[in-house]
Amino acid sequence: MADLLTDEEIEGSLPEQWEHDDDEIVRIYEFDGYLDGVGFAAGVGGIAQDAFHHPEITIRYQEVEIRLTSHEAGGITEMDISLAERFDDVV
Ligand SMILES: C[C@H](O)[C@H](O)[C@H]1CNC2=NC(N)=NC(=O)C2=N1
Repeated sequence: MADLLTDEEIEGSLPEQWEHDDDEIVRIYEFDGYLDGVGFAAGVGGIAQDAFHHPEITIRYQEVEIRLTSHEAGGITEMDISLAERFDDVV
């Protein structure tokens, strides 16, 4: 099982525009249109399935909220940070 990151490790490795929220990392991506967000969410889903590590995705009008945590480890691991960086490449 992956090791949990300390708060200091999280703060030191969190990509730009991501925030640390308790046992999750979160980012809200903004889009011009609803379907732009839907398309982004589909791309995120494909990356997540390939990695078999799944975020919570909330699609709203003109924004998509992504929350990552490692359920089995009970907190934030390197996998969460790595996926956050990969999701940022989708936009
Ligand atoms: C059995 C377990 O659900 C799987 O190994 C995967 C599925 N997707 C997952 N996604 C996330 N975010 N955390 C996990 O621990 C996780 N585990």
